[in-house]
Amino acid sequence: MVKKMQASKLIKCLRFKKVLPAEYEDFTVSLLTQNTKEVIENSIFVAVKGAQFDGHRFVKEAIQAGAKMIIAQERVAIDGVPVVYVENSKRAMAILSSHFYGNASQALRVIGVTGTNGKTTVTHLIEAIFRAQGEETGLIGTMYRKIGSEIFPTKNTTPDIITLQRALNKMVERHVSTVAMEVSSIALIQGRVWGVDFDIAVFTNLTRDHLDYHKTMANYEHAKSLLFSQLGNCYTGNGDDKVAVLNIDDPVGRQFQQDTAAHILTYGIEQPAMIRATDIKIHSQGTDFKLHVFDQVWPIRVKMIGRFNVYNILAAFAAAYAAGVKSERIITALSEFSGVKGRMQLITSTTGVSVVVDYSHTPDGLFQALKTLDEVAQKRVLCVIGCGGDRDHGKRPKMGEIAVKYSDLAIFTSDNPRTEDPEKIIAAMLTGVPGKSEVPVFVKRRAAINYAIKQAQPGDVVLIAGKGHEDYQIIGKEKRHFDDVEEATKALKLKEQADK
Ligand SMILES: CC(=O)N[C@H]1[C@@H](OP(=O)(O)OP(=O)(O)OC[C@H]2O[C@@H](n3ccc(=O)[nH]c3=O)[C@H](O)[C@@H]2O)O[C@H](CO)[C@@H](O)[C@@H]1O[C@H](C)C(=O)N[C@@H](C)C(=O)N[C@H](CCC(=O)O)C(=O)O
Ligand SMILES: Nc1ncnc2c1ncn2[C@@H]1O[C@H](COP(=O)(O)OP(=O)(O)OP(=O)(O)O)[C@@H](O)[C@H]1O
Ligand SMILES: N[C@H](CCC[C@H](N)C(=O)O)C(=O)O
Ligand SMILES: [Mg+2]
Repeated sequence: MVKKMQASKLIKCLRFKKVLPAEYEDFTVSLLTQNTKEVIENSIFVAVKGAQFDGHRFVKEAIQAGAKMIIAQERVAIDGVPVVYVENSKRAMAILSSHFYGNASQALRVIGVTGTNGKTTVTHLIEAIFRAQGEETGLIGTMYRKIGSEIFPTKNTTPDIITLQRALNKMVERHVSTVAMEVSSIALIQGRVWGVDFDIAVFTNLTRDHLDYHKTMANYEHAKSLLFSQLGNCYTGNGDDKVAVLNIDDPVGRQFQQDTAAHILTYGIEQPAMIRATDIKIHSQGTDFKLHVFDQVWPIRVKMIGRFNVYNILAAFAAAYAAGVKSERIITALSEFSGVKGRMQLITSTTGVSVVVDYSHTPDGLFQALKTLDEVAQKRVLCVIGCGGDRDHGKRPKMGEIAVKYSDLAIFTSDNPRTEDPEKIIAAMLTGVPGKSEVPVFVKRRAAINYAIKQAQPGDVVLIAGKGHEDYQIIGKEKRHFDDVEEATKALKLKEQADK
């Protein structure tokens, strides 16, 4: 619950500010928002400079809608409503919303997960472990926000500061004790998690993505490092100090050991990590391996396939271990976990052809998915792949190359073209492919899926990559219903009928 608070009392948390006019009529704050569309009577509107719009230009609109106070970092020409001038309105928003929503993160065990790939998977694994301990859990990530089993839609993987603080506040209200949260590099650099008191921070891996935004891998790595450098810097000695969980097979994970003052729990397969997997055996129904936790060893069988998923399991194990859950209990929960929607999701059929829908939309994700399927497929691996528009252009030739190199037949198509010309995106993918004229191309994703499934023979696996759980396709500015699982199921049914 949000406590009723007087505006004058709330803004006390901002240390360096100038309020103009200094004298104003106080009021009980009904809402704190950065979006004019949300403003109600007695709101405080925070003017934020965004990539597309400048909130300072919407101040008059906010006042008309009922805002009684404005927080701004630049001069705004208005009368009658006090303006609180600050150095940076996003930072002010983080400080204000943390106070307004009761510093909710301090009452929760917040586990943040960052890295290029595996965040959604690891957060779901962590959620499953804590639920199995009988705890009420919260989850914040790409697919949705969740409180217990209740699902809320989301726009971003890591929400904006106010949405996030509101969500954490609601979680406290609903008696959540542990929150598993994806923390994107873009959110870290934009300060969306300022004020969130993480208890455990997990690093999965760093490979190419989002260079449209970060421009260089060094900037991208720096953004990720913030989760670890911002992790608490004092030691209570009560067994609840902050912990950084790091994949030390990745050189970036090794680097992050220098960036944090927190306790460190390492995991990996190749390096002598504290939590380690050996003797990995991948089969069509799952993966077996030996789990080493310091000097103890357990054989473990999970239902998820792939060496990359062993990393995800190790990351989730380490996070729960850091929180004090007993190893045996974590292992039981992990063994029962059946996977995340749209991540290596298997669709079988009586034709002998299997389809796997996977959210691999980065070069490394695609490589991992194809390598895994190559190990379990009885015969060929076919791959339907496209690349997203208005996203990192440099991924395109690399993903084209990987698709052709590591599958028996790659079919190029569209992902979410957004405002770009889908044919140009495919042409960019083809520049990474030697002998590109041999690659079948279908601009329409449905046609590509149908073609792949028609071409497939018993024993073959068709990987439909890139869109995973998404139930839409964004073409131009329009979001149309499109679901890879639905499309594959229909195409498999047609194949079954044709076989009769
Ligand atoms: C490029 C980018 O990151 N944009 C994010 C950013 O928006 P922005 O800076 O463009 O904001 P803006 O639209 O210019 O608006 C500026 C201000 O004016 C206000 N405004 C605007 C219009 C109006 O009529 N009234 C009004 O008050 C807005 O509320 C805002 O406060 O801040 C918004 C609020 O935090 C985000 O929702 C938005 O994410 C957009 C939708 C997006 O697509 N972001 C992607 C790139 C992203 O963040 N991805 C990551 C990683 C995904 C992953 O790897 O899983 C993520 O965490 O989602
Ligand atoms: N540990 C991993 N290493 C490499 N690839 C992975 C790993 N885990 C998952 N993947 C691949 O990346 C895809 C996306 O996985 P997941 O959704 O868990 O990652 P994410 O980090 O949340 O991605 P996003 O940034 O898009 O939200 C999977 O479908 C799989 O192909
Ligand atoms: N979080 C990622 C998801 C990409 C998914 C893919 N289907 C695409 O649209 O490019 C992004 O927004 O860049
Ligand atoms: Mg995700």
